[in-house]
Amino acid sequence: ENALSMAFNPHYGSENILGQGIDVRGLPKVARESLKLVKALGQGAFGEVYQGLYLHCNSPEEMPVAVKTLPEMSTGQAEADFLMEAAIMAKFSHPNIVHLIGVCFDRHPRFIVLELLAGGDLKNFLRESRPRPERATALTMQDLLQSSLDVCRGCRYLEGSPVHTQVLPVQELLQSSLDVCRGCRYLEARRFIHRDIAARNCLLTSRGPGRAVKIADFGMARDIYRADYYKKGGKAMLPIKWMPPEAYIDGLFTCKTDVWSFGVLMWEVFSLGVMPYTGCSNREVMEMVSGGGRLEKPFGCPQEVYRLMCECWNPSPAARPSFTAMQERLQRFMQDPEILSAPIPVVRSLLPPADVHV
Ligand SMILES: C[C@@H](Oc1cc(-c2cccc(S(C)(=O)=O)c2)cnc1N)c1cc(F)ccc1N1NC=CN1
Repeated sequence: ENALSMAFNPHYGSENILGQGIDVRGLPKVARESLKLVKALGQGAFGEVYQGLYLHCNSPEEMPVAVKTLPEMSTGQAEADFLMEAAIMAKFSHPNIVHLIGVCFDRHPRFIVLELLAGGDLKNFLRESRPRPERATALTMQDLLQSSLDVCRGCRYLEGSPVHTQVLPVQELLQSSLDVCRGCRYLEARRFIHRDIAARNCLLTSRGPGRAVKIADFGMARDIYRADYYKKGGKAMLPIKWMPPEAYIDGLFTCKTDVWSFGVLMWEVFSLGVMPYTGCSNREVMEMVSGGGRLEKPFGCPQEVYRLMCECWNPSPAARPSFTAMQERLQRFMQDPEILSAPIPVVRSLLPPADVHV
């Protein structure tokens, strides 16, 4: 990123400064007339999300895409949020992070065009893949480990990617090479914190065996940058069940915040999409977790896998494993016959959600 193009933004909190004055000109453009909206996929944070087709100028066939729309009557704030989310996604390039194809901001309604991940979101996939009495689950322990590994790889990339630089005002940087060296001292590459790693924010390329999982929603990181999640109603809007105590008590967010959330995502995966702390309110979860309470081992989850989740929930952030370390352990689990052969149990209380028509 051309550091000079990013003005320092003396924004509250330091982890997610992307530098104000995000240069929209830098975002890839999609010609509106080459987009066709096919069907609604559901309600996003702003407006409807559609499945669509994008006829790219230099390719014969149409590309399936997901299109996030911003309603015409949106406030300037919503517009800025929408833009910021696109700017965040545009910075990343990784097989386990959703790809931003481009934006249509020439007029209303505004569009963000993303690659279409035809398997839908991870939470629904897990719930709909639960074993039925007449059909053992199509999922194997390897599938659950692979899904966890995919998200872990995406998180490791985010953890390692410097997404913001603090820059000195231009005149200082241009003053002299010496000053530039001094300025460089301020070019501090920090790490990107997602803040909302959860199965609902991950999508699958397909439902079949070759599926891959990608992190596909950056709404929380965007809100923190815009600092409007406070305005949006504090704790009520926060994913408390995925957050460590130091985050919801002290507002302390580091990469180890995402490690805690990743542990909860693994719990979601190995419990096949159960809501964590079922039946508990956010307030009860905060009290229980701060007091040392933790999610129990999902039925049928191998002990070693549960141990890894628990390490993510260490009360001391520094003691939690890094995504690099977790990737290596998950890869080893995938080579362990003992773990791979563990069956995915049919848990009667876990039968597919009633709304899934057989
Ligand atoms: C913005 C939206 O992005 C997408 C949704 C689906 C997608 C979502 C659901 C179902 C299908 S499908 C199986 O009908 O193709 C595809 C596929 N690809 C996307 N890039 C999204 C990203 C997430 F990280 C989580 C949920 C959603 N949404 N938004 C509205 C519904 N889900």
